[in-house]
Amino acid sequence: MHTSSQGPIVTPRTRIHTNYSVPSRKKTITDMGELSLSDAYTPKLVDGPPHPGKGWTRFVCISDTHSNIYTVPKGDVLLHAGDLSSWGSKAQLKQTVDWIASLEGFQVKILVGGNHDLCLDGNWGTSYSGGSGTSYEEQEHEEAMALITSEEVLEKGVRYLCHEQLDFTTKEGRKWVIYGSPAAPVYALGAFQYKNSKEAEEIYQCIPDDAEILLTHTPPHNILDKTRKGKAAGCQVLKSVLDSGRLRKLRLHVFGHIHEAHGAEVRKNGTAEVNAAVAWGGQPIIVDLKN
Ligand SMILES: Nc1nc2c(ncn2[C@@H]2O[C@H](COP(=O)(O)O)[C@@H](O)[C@H]2O)c(=O)[nH]1
Ligand SMILES: [Mn+2]
Ligand SMILES: [Mn+2]
Repeated sequence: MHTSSQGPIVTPRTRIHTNYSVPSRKKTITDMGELSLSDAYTPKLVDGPPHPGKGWTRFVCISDTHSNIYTVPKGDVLLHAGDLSSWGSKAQLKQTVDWIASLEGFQVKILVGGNHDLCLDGNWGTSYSGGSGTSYEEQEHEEAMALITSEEVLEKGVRYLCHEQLDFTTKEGRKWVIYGSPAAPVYALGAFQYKNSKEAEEIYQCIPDDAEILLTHTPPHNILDKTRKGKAAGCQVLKSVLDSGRLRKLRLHVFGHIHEAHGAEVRKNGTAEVNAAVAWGGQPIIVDLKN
């Protein structure tokens, strides 16, 4: 396994930058109107370490932005592993979607939800309120779906995945197969959570055998999933799927959720595992994959 606390992780087909000299300041844009930094600061796109050039695709990975906006490095593909909003209202989601849509230069920007993104989970109102979701929640869900899949947002390259596959082709003609899921093991109340292994198996068996990139909200068990108290909070079923050898083409797995476990490592089989949570000070993680 290759890990790094300082410089890039380098293997023949993968280069990962977790620490690089770019400011990673955020601007809080919650609907409370609070600004954690000066109003004059405008989050922007910045140059990261040099792009490896032709024949490589640069993925910029973020997660757990929770209705804040961040400075991010330029790249070919943006991946966001969920917890888009602070607490799941459509207004909070819109702030994040507008920000992601505004980021120029990415050929595609792929998002999944997370346990905070209540308005994206059509079952949330019914799952946790005795089987009778309120009409308010149903309306929020419909409006949130309309927002995140609108023509305007699609035109800006935003693609929202909810237990689904997307095949996309870069300008260089490299087709990548990605699968995205917002799910995570149950912990307190939240969206897209499963209660047991059976539910988890039903979810993760849908990952296609030929997936090259996997975007999940939860980490796999024992990989970049340690809480501050030292608990390995990642999903055991997801880890079993990764260990099974079924996903033999998998090059990159991006997740977040456990904010304190930000970082990256490359497994013996070559798969890059990336916890891209930026909520508690982690930088966006840059992953360059040879085509
Ligand atoms: N022991 C566990 N801690 C968890 C789990 N899921 C989340 N967390 C902790 O909460 C924060 C924030 O997560 P969020 O989803 O509310 O943004 C995370 O960094 C952990 O410290 C869990 O399953 N077990
Ligand atoms: Mn989070
Ligand atoms: Mn989460």
